[in-house]
Amino acid sequence: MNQPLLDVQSLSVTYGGRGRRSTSMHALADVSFSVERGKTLAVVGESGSGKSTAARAILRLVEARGGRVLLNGTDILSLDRRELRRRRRDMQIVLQDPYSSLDPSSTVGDSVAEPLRVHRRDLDAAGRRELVASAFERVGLSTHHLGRYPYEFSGGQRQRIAIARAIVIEPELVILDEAVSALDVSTQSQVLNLLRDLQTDMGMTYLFITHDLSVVRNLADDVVVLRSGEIVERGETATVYRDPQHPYTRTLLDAVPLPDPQAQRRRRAQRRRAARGDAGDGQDASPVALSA
Ligand SMILES: Nc1ncnc2c1ncn2[C@@H]1O[C@H](COP(=O)(O)OP(=O)(O)OP(=O)(O)O)[C@@H](O)[C@H]1O
Repeated sequence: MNQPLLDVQSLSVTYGGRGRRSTSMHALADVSFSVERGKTLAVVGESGSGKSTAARAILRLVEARGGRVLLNGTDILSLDRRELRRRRRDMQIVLQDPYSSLDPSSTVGDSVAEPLRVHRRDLDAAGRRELVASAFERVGLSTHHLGRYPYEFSGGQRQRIAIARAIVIEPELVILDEAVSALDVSTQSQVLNLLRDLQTDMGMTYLFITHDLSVVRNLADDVVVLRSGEIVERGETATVYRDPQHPYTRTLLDAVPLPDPQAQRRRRAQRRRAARGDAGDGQDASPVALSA
């Protein structure tokens, strides 16, 4: 088997607990998962389940209490500051709110050029301009807009700009932390299509963090389900959708609204039959349509 690009082993993170009176909180407990190059792993769970903590620990934005984070075989958690700065280039993150990554007082062209200024010191201004323009085109935006400011764009366009900023240095791994959660359904599907195209064209590897199982159905190869900092279920996306094993996963799936109430009823009946181990008449063996 190929070595995974990202291999997270027994990752644990505890918040607090330093002072004599403060209590500690285990945000992640012994969490392990891996992603192969060019694939997408979805990490799903409700708010507070530890998804963002996992992302922050992988990027070393919070300190892990234990575990290993192997990127291409190198343990990110054991790197010294200098090595870490160098390896940060290989891991980029796109957040739910692009305002957090786009400086409102900088033009979007300057914001997208920022990672190049930090990590590609070999480039001159013309070289940077060329790569920024190409990243802009890749995400479907006109290069005429490079001199504009974030407030001049819609939410979907801002998210495209944040994606351009993440991919401009061609990282090995892109972490998408609720990256489409703030968008309306049709913009969401456009951005998901864009992510899929970028993966096909550039061989991108994604760690896709979301509370909403419906958005990863057609994008993720595999899913891990986090609850209170622990993995309760994992598997190929289609299998988890068709036949979730853990009651928590079933609850998450049932929370995904279906446009058609009849389909919603059929889905509940299907889950009840699956829970009883009843294969039914075979008509329900196919995955239910969870996304619009
Ligand atoms: N800096 C922090 N200090 C203390 N506790 C924290 C901190 N950050 C997160 N937590 C706690 O850790 C747990 C996991 O939080 P985390 O943000 O990772 O969850 P999440 O699944 O990403 O949820 P959300 O989508 O709402 O951000 C929660 O109980 C949260 O309150």
